[in-house]
Amino acid sequence: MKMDKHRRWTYSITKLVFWTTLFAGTLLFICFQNSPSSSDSSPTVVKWGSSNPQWEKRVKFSARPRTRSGHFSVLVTGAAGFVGSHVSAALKRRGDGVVGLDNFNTYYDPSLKRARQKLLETNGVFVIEGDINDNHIMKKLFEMVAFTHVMHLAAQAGVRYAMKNPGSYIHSNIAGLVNLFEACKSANPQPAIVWASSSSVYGLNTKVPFSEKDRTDQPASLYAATKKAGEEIAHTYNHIYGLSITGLRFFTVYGPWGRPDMAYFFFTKDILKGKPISVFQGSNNKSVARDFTYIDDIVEGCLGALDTAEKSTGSGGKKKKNAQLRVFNLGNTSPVPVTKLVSILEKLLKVKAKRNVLPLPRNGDVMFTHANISYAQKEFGYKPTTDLQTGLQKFVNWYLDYYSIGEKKNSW
Ligand SMILES: O=C(O)[C@H]1O[C@H](OP(=O)(O)OP(=O)(O)OC[C@H]2O[C@@H](n3ccc(=O)[nH]c3=O)[C@H](O)[C@@H]2O)[C@H](O)[C@@H](O)[C@@H]1O
Repeated sequence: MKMDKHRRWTYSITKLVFWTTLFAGTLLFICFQNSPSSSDSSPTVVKWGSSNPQWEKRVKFSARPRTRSGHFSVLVTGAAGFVGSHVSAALKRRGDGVVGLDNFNTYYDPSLKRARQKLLETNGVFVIEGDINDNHIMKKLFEMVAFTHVMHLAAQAGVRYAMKNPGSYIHSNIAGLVNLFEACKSANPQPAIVWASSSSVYGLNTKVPFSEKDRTDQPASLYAATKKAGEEIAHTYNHIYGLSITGLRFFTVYGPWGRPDMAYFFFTKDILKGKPISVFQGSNNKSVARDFTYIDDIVEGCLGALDTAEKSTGSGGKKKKNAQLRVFNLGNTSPVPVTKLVSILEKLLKVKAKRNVLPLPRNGDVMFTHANISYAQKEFGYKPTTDLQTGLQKFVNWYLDYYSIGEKKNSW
């Protein structure tokens, strides 16, 4: 009898040990499977200092608006970029809280991005080095700050570069955009989003001036196709999750602190160096023209879009009612031939350009762009005021100052 009891007791203990070991083993296996691999824990996680209280303090301080009522708290992606840095500075000036995010990639000279970052930081805008594709940082930012708005300007820009590096367009303009929308959809409260689309979505459209109602299903470059895809993805996130989303179709933005990959910028550089420039031309000697738009006008448009953006309507991954979904042209309404752009630069730089006139290559460029801006005008009073001559004068002043004197300019 005693022996029997002992055997039963030993059996129960063995059973307990067996099941406990099995349970612990399974638990360990699951944990191991789900833990981030060394390649997942990207260097950006370390860079933005997730475990650093000083870093969190800086983010929260930068996000704080001057007053709680009437001011926004805005996350600006691509804040060290051309448009991003100008918009961030303008928001800060008027009292909004701004946190910048930028991956500082090497598509063009990152030292220019660092100079913009430095200038922003002296103006009270903290720009974090991080990628919109990094889930950790996106989640962390929305956990730390109840952003009212996101100004999404991080993207792979440039029309012609898409033939060299198509993957970077998919990575930033499609995957990155989706990641950003995912973070916004899960945020509580959900922010309203304003983001940069492009005039290039009009592609081969010939009806002028380009209106938001015109067809945009004939993109001429992969860049344009990713921006158009972005507009469709925006529709989906608005429809399912109630995100308030406004897309802005920028028309060839130029000005001080601009992008060195754009024609007006590298034409200036090459003309000053006495190097030849390629000026593209259509068939039958037809000039190629762009609706060049000055940066300050674009900034006004961005602020107008943010100010009229309605709140998102979702929470917990569900929408409560329909949310706002808009697309606006932000252009200058007066296209200028590229040949004229070169003549203006020659006059301002007091140097004759060595022009190589070449047929427009089949690399995604379109013959002309021309914005109809009546919708933006009606909704938020958008009215560009800077003509190309005046805007280029400001650009050239900045360029000579920034590159010749060797010291970085301390104002916008
Ligand atoms: O409007 C837009 O949405 C787009 O504007 C610009 O694209 P693009 O108009 O092609 O601007 P540039 O690359 O500066 O070219 C301006 C003009 O100069 C011409 N060009 C460019 C390069 C060159 O060597 N020669 C030349 O004649 C182009 O054909 C074009 O007509 C930006 O680069 C895009 O990121 C932006 O999305």
